[in-house]
Order: sequence, then structure tokens, then C-alpha cells
Amino acid sequence: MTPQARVQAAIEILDAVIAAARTKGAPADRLFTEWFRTRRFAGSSDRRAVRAIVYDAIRACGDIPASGRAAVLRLAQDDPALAILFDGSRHAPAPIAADDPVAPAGVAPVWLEQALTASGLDGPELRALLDRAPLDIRINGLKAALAELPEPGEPTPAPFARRFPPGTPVEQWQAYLAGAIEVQDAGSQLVCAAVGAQPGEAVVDLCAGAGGKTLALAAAMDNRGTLLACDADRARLSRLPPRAERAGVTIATTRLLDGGREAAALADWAGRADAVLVDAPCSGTGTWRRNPEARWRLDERELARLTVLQARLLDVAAALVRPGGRLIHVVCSLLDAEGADQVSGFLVRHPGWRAAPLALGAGRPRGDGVRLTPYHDGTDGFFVARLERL
Ligand SMILES: C[S@@+](CC[C@H](N)C(=O)[O-])C[C@H]1O[C@@H](n2cnc3c(N)ncnc32)[C@H](O)[C@@H]1O
Repeated sequence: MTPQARVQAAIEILDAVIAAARTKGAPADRLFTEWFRTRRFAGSSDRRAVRAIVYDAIRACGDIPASGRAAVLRLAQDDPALAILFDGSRHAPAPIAADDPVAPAGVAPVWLEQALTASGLDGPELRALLDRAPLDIRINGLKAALAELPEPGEPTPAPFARRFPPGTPVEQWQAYLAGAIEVQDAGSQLVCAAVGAQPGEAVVDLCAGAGGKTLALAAAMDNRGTLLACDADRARLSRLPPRAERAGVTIATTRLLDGGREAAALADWAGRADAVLVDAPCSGTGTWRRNPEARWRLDERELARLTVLQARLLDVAAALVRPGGRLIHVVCSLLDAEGADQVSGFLVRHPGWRAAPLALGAGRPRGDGVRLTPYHDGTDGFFVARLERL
């Protein structure tokens, strides 16, 4: 592809990303892959170049741009080498007109940027939400002897994490194939450590998804005890057993929950768990480094729906914890509404509980919990709090 054709491809993909953001359709990564699936003439260097333009444009525009062209023109305003490629030649975008709309720059839609600022994030912290994420792995303590890595990687605040540049092909490494390493952000590993899961304990991972944190909990438990992984999404939860097998985890069982009827499905666990992890469904404001277009999809109504669901899941989780046990609330979001405010609301609803201090070796206090941010900690953004039943 010519450099001009790459720009035109990026514009077309961005048009699809914008349409999907408006209708809550497919994520950008999938649309990118689909566009290239039908264009076999494009090589890997074309893909890399187009991908860079697409994601730079998504990162540059705070709110949904009017069009893919307006989004790329936002980049072209500060990049003459890009602007010159709008030359109207074959497969190229049309030349730039004086009245061509240019998407405004920004970190996020105005309401969301205001909510993040009100949640205590300043300018550099906000901008760092859109940095490119490194690639972190977790060394699986259950198979540590097989974790021979071709490159040592950088240490991070999470003891079992090693950091590599984005795109490092770790999934082709022998250690990965042997289940001795997992791809997992260091922040994700730190919030698992906040559970303090011990060998022999009874632990529930209430929103386990495909089990990223379940596997880390099993390793912390040295594969001894009971670990129940639940989720309301059948497809996600079904990915857990094969991952557990590869990782050598035998203590995890899965239970599919019906949204709204979780308590009944978990009646046999009432008051039994030493610890319950609620890695709650959330807005994902802490993960924009990986899917920056997610900020175009969120609106105030969706945020309100999520905060109601989070409070309900915390109440479901509380009923499972034994006296003296603990509940860990985690969101990969930096909005207080989903983090600190959820915890204060929980403590009002549940007088027999208290917030316990957390020493993660990273992060900063926020309300009754700790917040990890890309800017200060180099991890995805998380809020985590540890609540203890008296
Ligand atoms: C942040 S994700 C969990 C990620 C997962 N713990 C991991 O480490 O990969 C939140 C999960 O909550 C699940 N969820 C949504 N509603 C739920 C409900 N009512 N009960 C249990 N899980 C629910 C979603 O399907 C999603 O997998």
C-alpha cells in the first residue's frame, strides 16, 4: 500500500470504529482485523502503519469525532508529513479543504473528564490514561520451575510480574505454552495480592470472567483449598477451565450465575468464605491504554447502571463472607463513583464491617482504599479496598 492508501484505510477503519462506538457495536480491534481480512494485498508493515494512525487518532480525540477523516485531520494538524498525504491521488484521501472539519483534541468526553478530575486526577495523570500499555506477565508460582524466559524483562512492583515492550511474542514462548507464565497487567496482580489468599482457604471470585485473577489466587493458595469462580457470562467463564488446566490449577470450580439471582445460586456458600473478590463490572476508565475508544462508548446512564450493579454485587458478596473474613472490592476504574464512593456506601449499608488498611507496595490512598494509576504506578488504573467482617 502507498502511504496515501494507508491513510485512507485508517480513515475507513475509524469510520467503522465511530459508528460502532455510537451503537455500542464491535470494539476497534475487531473492526481493524475485519477490515484487513478482506484486503489480502496488505502486508504486515501496512497493518502496523495503519494501526498506528488509527490508534493515534483515537487517542487524540476526547469525544466521538464526526468522521474518520476529521479524526485523522486532528493528527495532521500537528504532523505536516501526514497532512501532505491528503493529495487526492489514486487511493489517497481528498486534499484538505479550508473548511474541512477537524475533531477537537481531548482526553475524554467533557462530562467524563470532569468526573475524573473530580475524582482527584490531575492533567498528567489524565493524559497518562491514554499511554501505550507495556506487556506484563505473571510468573505462575505453581510452575515456576518451567518459567525460563528468553528475555529477563523488567521488574515491577508486583513480585511475580515481569515487564516487556508491547508486542513481545510471549504467547509463543515455551514458558507460556507450558503454563508457567500468564499475560497479566502488574496492577491486576497487585489487586489479587490484596485478597491475601492463603493455602487451604475457601475463596470466591465472584466476577471471575475468563479467570485471569482466579489463576493468580490459585497460585497464591499454592493450589490448596477451595476456589469458586463465578460469572454471569457463560462464554467468558467457559474459557476458565482450559486456562486452569494449562496453569496446573486444580482447586478452581466454576459456577455460572443468573444476573439478579446470584444470592440464591450461592446459598450453599452463605457465611462460609474466608475471602470474596468482587472484581466488579465497571466503566474501565483505568484500561484506556488498551482500548482507548472505550471512552467514546461510556455515557452517564451506563455509568449509573454499573454503579447500581456494583453495589448489589457487593451486597451479594458480603453474605458469603464468614465472620472475620474479608471482601475485596476491585474496579479497573479511577472514578470515585465506582471505587471510594462504593466502599463508603457499603460501610453505611453494612455496619458490621470495617475497611482494613492495605499495603500493596504501590498505589496511593483514595477514600478507604488504594488507587493504582498508569502515571504513578505504570500499571492499568485500579481502585481496590479490603473490607473485613467484624
Ligand atoms: C472486570 S470483569 C472481570 C475480569 C476478571 N476477574 C479477570 O481478572 O479477567 C467483570 C466481570 O463481571 C461479570 N459480571 C457482570 N454481571 C455479573 C453478575 N451479576 N454476577 C457475576 N458476574 C457478573 C462480567 O461478565 C465480567 O466478566
